[in-house]
Amino acid sequence: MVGLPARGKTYIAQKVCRYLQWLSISTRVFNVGNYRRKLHGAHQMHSFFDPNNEAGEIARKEAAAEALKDMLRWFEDENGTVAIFDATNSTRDRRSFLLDNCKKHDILVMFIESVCQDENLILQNIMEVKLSSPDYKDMDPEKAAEDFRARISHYEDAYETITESDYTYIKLINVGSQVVINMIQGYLQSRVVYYLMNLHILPRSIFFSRHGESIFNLMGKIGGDSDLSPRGRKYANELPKLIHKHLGDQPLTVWTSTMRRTIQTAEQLPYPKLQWKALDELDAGVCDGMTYEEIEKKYPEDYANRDEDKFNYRYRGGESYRDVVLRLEPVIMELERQQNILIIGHQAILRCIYAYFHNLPHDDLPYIKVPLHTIIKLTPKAYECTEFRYKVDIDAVDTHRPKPQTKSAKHVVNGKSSVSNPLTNVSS
Ligand SMILES: O=P(O)(O)OC[C@H]1O[C@@](CO)(OP(=O)(O)O)[C@@H](O)[C@@H]1O
Repeated sequence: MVGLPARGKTYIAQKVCRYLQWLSISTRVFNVGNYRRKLHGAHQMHSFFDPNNEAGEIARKEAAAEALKDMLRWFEDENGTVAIFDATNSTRDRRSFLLDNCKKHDILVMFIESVCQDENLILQNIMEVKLSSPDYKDMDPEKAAEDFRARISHYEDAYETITESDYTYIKLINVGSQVVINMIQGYLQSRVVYYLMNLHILPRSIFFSRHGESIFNLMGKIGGDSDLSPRGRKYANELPKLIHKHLGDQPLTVWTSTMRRTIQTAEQLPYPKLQWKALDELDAGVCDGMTYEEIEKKYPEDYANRDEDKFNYRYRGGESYRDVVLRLEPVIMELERQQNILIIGHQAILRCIYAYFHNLPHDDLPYIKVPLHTIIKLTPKAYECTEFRYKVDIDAVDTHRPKPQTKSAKHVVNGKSSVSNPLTNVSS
């Protein structure tokens, strides 16, 4: 990362990290600020960042060197693929130090610079993020803001925007309203560039709903392309009122799959609609149209394998959750570009998209609770997503199958053995 303080570098770093991890690319952020706090204490006032303060300069370089050492170790020992070095790296000197060290270890470097001239945005960032940082814990907010501005101005004194013509870089100016790219090479770098070009920070919400209960849901059958059950149709009729209640008169676009049950659920909604083939339910291959009991009887080995590693298990002639994540990548990219969206989807599909927004691990992803007849509203914030769930008072079957009990998941609470469910806290 490159840029003055309060330009959203950490926000960008974490978004890119989440996106790549979701795509199964091992990625980690190395935040030099954390190393500085660990080595030199949390409460450094602005004079520490003055380029004329020699001791401060040495201490900051030390923190960067320590973070770099850890980063190189991570590449080496843990087989890391993408490290995001989150610091200001705002001088040519610091950038060439990084580049030289990475080159020695055959690591390709892409600089991501965030330039922001919008004073209001910078101020908003200072108020929302910086004042709650450990640097300013227990400090009067006005004094803290003043100190932070002084810190920025020290950096401004030494700041050199990236112009090194032989470096690979992307420069995002005013949150992507202008983008400059230089020497981008290869698939991964272009994916990241494309992703960064699609980011925006306008307020918006993403609504998820599964289709109304289907005839197959009622029969306990998976897959297929059945119609809604009478209760499912009732849910579809209620949906316009409910969405309006939680969205008001704001614009909205509705995305469905190409399957009958999601299209029927969206029918009454008075918004523009788009059908995505990529949103079709996980393909259960030879098991399509069967109940879980039938699968267990006919394909006991497959059934056990799926329980063993549900994220990676691929149905014969069908898909795995891992496959689904990959086919949903364009949906995520488009979601990043859009404002209010309602996705009427399927159990497996919504789990994958939900996991992206909440940064949930792949092992937990296939067990996320996305019940029928429930609207989930996600509102992305700087470093998290807030979530509300609205359960609609129309009965439906429960299609969630809990994670099979394993020895390691068992623990003892108050002397009684219980099973930990890592997902109960995401289904409040
Ligand atoms: O991965 P699991 O937990 O089996 O959940 C996915 C299943 O959910 C179902 C319902 O059981 O989704 P849907 O309601 O959209 O039809 C199946 O079609 C699909 O195979």
